[in-house]
Amino acid sequence: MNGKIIKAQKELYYVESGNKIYMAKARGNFRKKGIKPLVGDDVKIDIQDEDNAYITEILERKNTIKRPNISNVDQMLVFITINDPPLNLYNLDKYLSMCEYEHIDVVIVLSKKDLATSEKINNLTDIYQKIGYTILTLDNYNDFPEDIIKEILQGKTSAVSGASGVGKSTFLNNLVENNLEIGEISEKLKRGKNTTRHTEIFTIENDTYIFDTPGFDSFDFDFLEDENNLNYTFREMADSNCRFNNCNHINEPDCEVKEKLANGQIAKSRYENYLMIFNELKDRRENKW
Ligand SMILES: Nc1nc2c(ncn2[C@@H]2O[C@H](COP(=O)(O)OP(=O)(O)OP(=O)(O)O)[C@@H](O)[C@H]2O)c(=O)[nH]1
Ligand SMILES: [Zn+2]
Repeated sequence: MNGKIIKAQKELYYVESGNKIYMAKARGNFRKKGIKPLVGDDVKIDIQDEDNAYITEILERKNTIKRPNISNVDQMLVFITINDPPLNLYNLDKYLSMCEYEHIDVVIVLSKKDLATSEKINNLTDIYQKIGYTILTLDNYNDFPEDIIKEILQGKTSAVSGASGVGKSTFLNNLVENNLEIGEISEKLKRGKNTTRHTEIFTIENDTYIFDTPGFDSFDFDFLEDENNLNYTFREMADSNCRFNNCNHINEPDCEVKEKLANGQIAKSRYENYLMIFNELKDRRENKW
């Protein structure tokens, strides 16, 4: 039988399979290779009885994230606010770059819209929609667009990320406790909830999952080692017609990115953050820290 690990407690894994949950231990030969099952893993299990099973195989992972250590994230909901906490576009652009690199779809969630002027919201929305990102604007208390959220989550495994205080937990509570009808399975898990923090996935409906633990609040950029690959992770620069096809868009002649920057087609903030990350990566590579 195939299943998905939806919760881990030490060496015990909760595996959802065919609308049931099994408590499973690892027994496959992946253990000899030092591979540990992760929440999010799709696995093969050997069912022992109504409640118990063994994990015999971990199916190939689409990706893994380190903090928290989870796998198979299709989509990241990247939370930001304009005020409280103040917007940090550098962090946002870094997240976005990382998600491009890991092939994780992104939805930018602009939360606490009640605390921002519509002018600021529109300016921001403009920059990111223009380069193809979906931005969802919400107020967790007074404007929680359930149907749109459900549509965004449909059929995918999502995770949330963003700085402390941007409203991630409130959002997840809204989803899991009040609004969306959640499956029986999540209900069953909730009853067993204790105070220790462990990563869990909630089943919203068939094939629709969301991790309850925020991903990488403060990650470093150890996944991208060569600054010369950064240009591929900024959407508006990725397919440029520069004179050199490995153009980094910094000092090269006949650079389309710099032309677009000059005539306002590429946002100044995006380009500046690109440069900052580029220099950081270069520094790191040259000084090997
Ligand atoms: N005005 C307003 N306040 C909100 C909104 N969403 C959350 N808050 C408040 O903002 C504070 C932080 O919200 P959390 O949901 O705990 O934020 P978080 O991102 O989970 O923070 P960490 O757990 O530190 O990562 C709380 O006091 C919430 O009540 C919103 O849409 N509008
Ligand atoms: Zn260029």
